[in-house]
Amino acid sequence: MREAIQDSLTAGPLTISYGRRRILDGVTVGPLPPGSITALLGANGSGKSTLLRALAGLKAADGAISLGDIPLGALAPPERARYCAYMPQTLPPPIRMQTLETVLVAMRTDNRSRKSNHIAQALKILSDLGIASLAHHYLDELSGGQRQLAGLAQALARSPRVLLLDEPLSALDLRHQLEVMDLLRDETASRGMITIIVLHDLGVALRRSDQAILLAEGHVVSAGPVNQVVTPEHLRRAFGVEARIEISSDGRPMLLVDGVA
Ligand SMILES: Nc1ncnc2c1ncn2[C@@H]1O[C@H](COP(=O)(O)OP(=O)(O)OP(=O)(O)O)[C@@H](O)[C@H]1O
Repeated sequence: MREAIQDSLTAGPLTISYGRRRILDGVTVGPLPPGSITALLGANGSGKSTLLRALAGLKAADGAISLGDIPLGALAPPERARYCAYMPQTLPPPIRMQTLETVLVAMRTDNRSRKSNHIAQALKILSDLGIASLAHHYLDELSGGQRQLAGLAQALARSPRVLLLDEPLSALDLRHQLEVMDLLRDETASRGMITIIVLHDLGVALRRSDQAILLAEGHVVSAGPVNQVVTPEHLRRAFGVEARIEISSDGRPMLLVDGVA
């Protein structure tokens, strides 16, 4: 446990602006321990993507960002990319490159094993995501959801310690959403990753993440274990909706939204 805390991700207080406009003000993150999934929640424009990009080193932030005793915020982008993999909200561009090739390119950043091992590992990731049959298809021939899965494969292929995903389920059908969340749970636990996912589906967040950070207007409304963050009072403040948490017949929490507050 001591090791887990030492290797945790912590950030803040962070202040992040676009030009003169302050987007996030005094936001703190963590400590988020290895092996945990954190849902980053909030209404449109609340600052989720901005915070995720800052953690990835793609947006300047005032304030410290550390992984254990590694000062991530002070690392140059190529070095930081060894620790953090980031998948943006936009789908991977439909380039004329085979899916397997794009995963191999993603792997090369820090993988020292032999090329045949690379290929086996890349195929395993594609297979885990249910898209092994697309290995030799070109990205510009894939559907939107298939491209999103390919993007996820590229992020996992980097073997990051911190996995930052911006709405990774947005183009996926119901079954793929569940499969991807289950896979992320397994991979996060087995690799000891720190996974942060921007999610709009609060029900998925409630059932599949360990912790949550709820943002509103550039501030943290609540952060901690997901069942203490996703509460009627917090949802009223952050989203302006009336909601209830009920326990479903399988004994797990279920979110019901009754309407606008
Ligand atoms: N490149 C930019 N330049 C200026 N302002 C920006 C830029 N990107 C985002 N913003 C502003 O920052 C605020 C937060 O945006 P952000 O994309 O972080 O929100 P979000 O919570 O991810 O929203 P959504 O759920 O709609 O994706 C918004 O008011 C947005 O207009």
